[in-house]
Amino acid sequence: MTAAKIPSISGDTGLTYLAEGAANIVYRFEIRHPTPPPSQLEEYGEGTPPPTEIESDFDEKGDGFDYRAFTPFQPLSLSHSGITTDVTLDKLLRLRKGLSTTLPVSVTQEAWERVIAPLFLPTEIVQQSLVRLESRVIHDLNTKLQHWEQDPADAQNPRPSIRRGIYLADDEFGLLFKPKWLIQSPSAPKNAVRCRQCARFARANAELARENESLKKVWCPLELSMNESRRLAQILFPPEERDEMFPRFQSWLSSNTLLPRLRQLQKALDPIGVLENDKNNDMFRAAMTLRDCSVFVRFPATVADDHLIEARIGDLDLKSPNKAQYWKDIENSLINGGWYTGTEKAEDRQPLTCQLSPKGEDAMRAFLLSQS
Ligand SMILES: O=P(O)(O)O[C@@H]1[C@@H](OP(=O)(O)O)[C@H](OP(=O)(O)O)[C@H](O)[C@H](OP(=O)(O)O)[C@H]1OP(=O)(O)O
Ligand SMILES: Nc1ncnc2c1ncn2[C@@H]1O[C@H](COP(=O)(O)OP(=O)(O)OP(=O)(O)O)[C@@H](O)[C@H]1O
Repeated sequence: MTAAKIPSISGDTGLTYLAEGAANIVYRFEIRHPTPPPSQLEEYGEGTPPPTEIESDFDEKGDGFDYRAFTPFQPLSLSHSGITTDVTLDKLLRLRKGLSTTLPVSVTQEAWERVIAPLFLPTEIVQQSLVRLESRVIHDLNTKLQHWEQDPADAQNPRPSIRRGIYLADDEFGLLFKPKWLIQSPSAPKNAVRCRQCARFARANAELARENESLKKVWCPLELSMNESRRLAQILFPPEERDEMFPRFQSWLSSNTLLPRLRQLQKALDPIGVLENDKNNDMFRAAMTLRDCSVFVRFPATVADDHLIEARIGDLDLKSPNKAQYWKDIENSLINGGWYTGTEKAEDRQPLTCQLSPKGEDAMRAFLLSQS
């Protein structure tokens, strides 16, 4: 997109913190009529830094504007509030954090358009484009974040969880989850009894157990390939919604084409694995992006309209090459710590609940764990 076509957001545009992940903070435009509350969030994931500073991607031409990716799934029914801006307000604003593992948005947007978007139909992914921000927008938002950190009681919104968000208008139900690694890591041991994500869960839970903290609820991404949604659904839906939403989610899962496409791409784009692959290979980094993307599912108000369910993939910024060492370190620790093979140290032992785990062995493990 040329600079002339990039819409701009002026300094007096009202922006409200909605949610954040490890690399980005998402804002919505302020509107007159209240929208549903933002994500009910439990805690940051281990890789998510606090909302300290947003990076300023100053335009080299020095025209006083920042260039920003401008996302979204259009999850909110926004009515126009007369804000001074020339962007459509049924969008969200996604700003990157100032981390060595994030790239300038002009770079990620170019990579998104060149590498990621051509892999999907336009209706399969959250559309995003650049906007220009007056430079004081970032300054003002960083000041607000600093105040929030200093005085959390001032916070209007709870802190984010990246697993589930209520982000739809009242009459619809929205779901957000990360499908993670839908097939086994190519560099996992051949005798693995856990997939990459289950190995990651097991390692994380062993650490939490050592610190006497509550464990993460686990589910296996390979279950999605088998159209088995129960464990994931239990995490995603609160108890009062389960009776209605389980069958609807299951039905969507059995018929959707998005996850099979994601799985196929994860496989095709990285047949080698993180230990050997070249960090400068765009396809490899696209595979890593697709192993950490989010899926948004928008359910209509009633089951009768479920043929209108909309599902899109978002968070598709091409990963930075600076993450390559992290990927190798994690993979080596999963291999060497016995997390893939279920041979972790006895004191760290975790249940074997992966689709790759031998049936029956989990019950034996549970028994042994209860005796230890
Ligand atoms: O390594 P993983 O699989 O744990 O994934 C990381 C995510 O952890 P998760 O297991 O989804 O909670 C992690 O998410 P959280 O910090 O846990 O919210 C990030 O998404 C991280 O990517 P980046 O640093 O933002 O580029 C993710 O890193 P990569 O996808 O680059 O590996
Ligand atoms: N299109 C959207 N509609 C609704 N909510 C959204 C949308 N995009 C992002 N969010 C919310 O903002 C949060 C952070 O966004 P995003 O996943 O893009 O950040 P990230 O830093 O790239 O994440 P990660 O931790 O996976 O790297 C999401 O978990 C979700 O709650």
